[in-house]
Amino acid sequence: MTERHPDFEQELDRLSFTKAYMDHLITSQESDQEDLKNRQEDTLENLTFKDSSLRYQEMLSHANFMKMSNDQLESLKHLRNKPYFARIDFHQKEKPERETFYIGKTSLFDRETQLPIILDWRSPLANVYYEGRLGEVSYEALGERYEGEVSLKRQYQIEEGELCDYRDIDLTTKDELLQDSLAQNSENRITEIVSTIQEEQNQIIRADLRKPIIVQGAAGSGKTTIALHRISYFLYTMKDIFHPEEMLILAPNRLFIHYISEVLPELGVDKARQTTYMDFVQTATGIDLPVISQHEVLMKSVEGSMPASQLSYAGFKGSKSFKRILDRYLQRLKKSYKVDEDFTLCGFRIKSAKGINRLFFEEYSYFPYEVRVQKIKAVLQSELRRKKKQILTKMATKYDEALDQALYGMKDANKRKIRVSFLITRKEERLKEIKQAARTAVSKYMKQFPKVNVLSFYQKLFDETAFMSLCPEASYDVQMIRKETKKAHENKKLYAEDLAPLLYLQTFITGMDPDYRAKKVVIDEAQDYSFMEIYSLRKAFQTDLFTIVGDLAQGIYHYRGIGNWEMLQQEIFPTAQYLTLQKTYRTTIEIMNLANGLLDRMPEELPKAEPVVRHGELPVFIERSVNWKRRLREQIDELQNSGMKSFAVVTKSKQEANLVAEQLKAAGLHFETMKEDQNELGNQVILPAYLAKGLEFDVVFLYCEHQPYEENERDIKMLYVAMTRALHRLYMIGQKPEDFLLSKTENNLYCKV
Ligand SMILES: Nc1ncnc2c1ncn2[C@@H]1O[C@H](COP(=O)(O)OP(=O)(O)OP(=O)(O)O)[C@@H](O)[C@H]1O
Repeated sequence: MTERHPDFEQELDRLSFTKAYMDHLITSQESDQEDLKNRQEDTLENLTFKDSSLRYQEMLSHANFMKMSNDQLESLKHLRNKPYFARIDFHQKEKPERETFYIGKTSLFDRETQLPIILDWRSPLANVYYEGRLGEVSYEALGERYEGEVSLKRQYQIEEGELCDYRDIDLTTKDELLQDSLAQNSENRITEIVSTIQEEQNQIIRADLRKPIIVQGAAGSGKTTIALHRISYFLYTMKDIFHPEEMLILAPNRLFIHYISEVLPELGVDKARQTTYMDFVQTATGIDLPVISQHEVLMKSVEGSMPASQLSYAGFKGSKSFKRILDRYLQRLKKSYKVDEDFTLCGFRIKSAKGINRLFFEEYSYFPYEVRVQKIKAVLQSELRRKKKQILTKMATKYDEALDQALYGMKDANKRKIRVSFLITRKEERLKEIKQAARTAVSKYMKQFPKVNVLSFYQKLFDETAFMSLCPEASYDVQMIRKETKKAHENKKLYAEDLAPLLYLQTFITGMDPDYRAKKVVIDEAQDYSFMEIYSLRKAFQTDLFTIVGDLAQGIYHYRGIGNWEMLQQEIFPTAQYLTLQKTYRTTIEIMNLANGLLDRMPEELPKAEPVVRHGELPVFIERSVNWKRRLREQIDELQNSGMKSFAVVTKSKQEANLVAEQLKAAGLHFETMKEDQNELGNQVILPAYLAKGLEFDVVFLYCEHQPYEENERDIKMLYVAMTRALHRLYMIGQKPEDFLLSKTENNLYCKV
């Protein structure tokens, strides 16, 4: 403890002052709220049905204000438990003396002096805390550069509003602080990193917000955490332009969304939309056919119930080659919007076909086809309205002139009478005719434009004639893909790989409903996305503001996912900044050494994780002998006694997960089997490796019974994912070490019990 530190009393005073100030704010906010509530009740009482909408508006704005201050109040109360986590002493060059700034999760200003009591961690000056060392520093704010000297960086441990400890950061203690945080169990991890964000991570959070970034980060290097902090930083910095609802976070599954949802309110980004690619496309396109997910396909391939060739089918539909076919198909559709006939009204030309085509193919070329059609319709309607009057006047004048001629030019009274009456009747008929035709002219004309339903348009692509005419060079495999897809469509099913093309076609044909548009997109586990999936998102949102994070070593959907980041940079985001995270914060050196060994088995070189210095126990191999369940129970008891909270049994397949679930249940061990759409993550769970992606547990038990890991890309990566989920301990339960690809060379990397 630091009780004897010379600044201790001063620090206690500072904390008391901050809390007292917060208490004062809380009390005054509460009384403001009471006032507002009373005013609201008064308004409501005196409201009658005769009241103007102004009174209702007044009520509404009271309600909104109450909600706002209620949110502020809650956040203030929450903040009071830990008002700040760090301090910097900074002497800015132009200023006469050194200033002290306390850094917390949100800022707090003295209402009278407007001076900061707490500085937000996302503020420009707080960057100095994360970046560089003590001494000369500089930072930028609102385009200005400030220079100065940092003489102190101090970190606080405050719990329930009480100061427990603090330490000054220099080169040696920086790691100590991080290690303290990493040694904690999984319960407190992800939410509390704001005080220990590392320099390489800070660079990603604060990388140019106007550019896309692609981050290759090793397992446990903080990709998810950092991506979320980047959104928080983005919203803070651009709060006047962007709103949380305009952010889209794409996660691998619902379980993962639940897992990250805890951290979002802390970062002020809970209103950002969080979904999976599959859910997003289904909602945005309104297509609700059942989808055969990539996870299902992976499991079938693991369980051996699907020929390996089918995996390559999925790869094709996610590829650039398939995009070319779609582009040709769209070109064909686009051509079908060309009109040959002029738009006329009773023989009068309102707009020429050439003019209409010019609108569609040139002037409106930035809009989706259907939007162009609607715009053309509006133009025709207004042209018609305008020209109808002229036509009616012209027509009336023509008949009036003829009448004049008849009246004054015809000498024979009888003939004149007949002619005049004919002209009057004809005039009326013609005018009526024109008025009637005008009512339906536009809608009749519009009928010649194609009516396109995105889903059926896509499905028709797989008709043999259509497909072969677009892709005459199709190989045998590609033809098989066509047949396979057609079969699924006939059975009213879609493959996951059909979703990106559907979104892509929708973008060109109807465009995206504004309700689903996003201005900034975060993609986690991006290595599992196909080219088409990312490309379709980029096209649909028409924005470059993407934060893409992933790890190629965890690309378990190798048959469809991105094989390298350069391709993404070259083909989709040419302005993207590429950054890497190599250090892993999740797991121990011992576990990481074993996991990294797996990557040596891969033919290509994969980025390895460098563990930050944190030692733990060697991973343990437990032979699945008669009494393994008893040993497991004893092990769990022991681990729980030593403070471990979350346990996961991770298997290679779903089948194996169900199998071990039954065995554990029979043995009286309570583990819950996790499903893809589950919203809760318990403390003792069983799940296949693909579902464990992105998650972490204090203790991981890898389990193999019928499906040992094999020496191939898919299995090596799955095993790597499974191993790197452990924060503190890793156990492998199987028949023999080889089930986990452990050969003699790895003997020193694990132990047997
Ligand atoms: N700077 C940090 N200080 C403290 N803890 C950190 C820091 N960075 C990351 N961590 C912790 O490391 C763990 C891994 O982080 P995260 O899940 O974001 O990594 P990831 O790269 O997305 O992992 P993976 O790809 O394996 O799913 C989390 O428990 C997180 O809280």
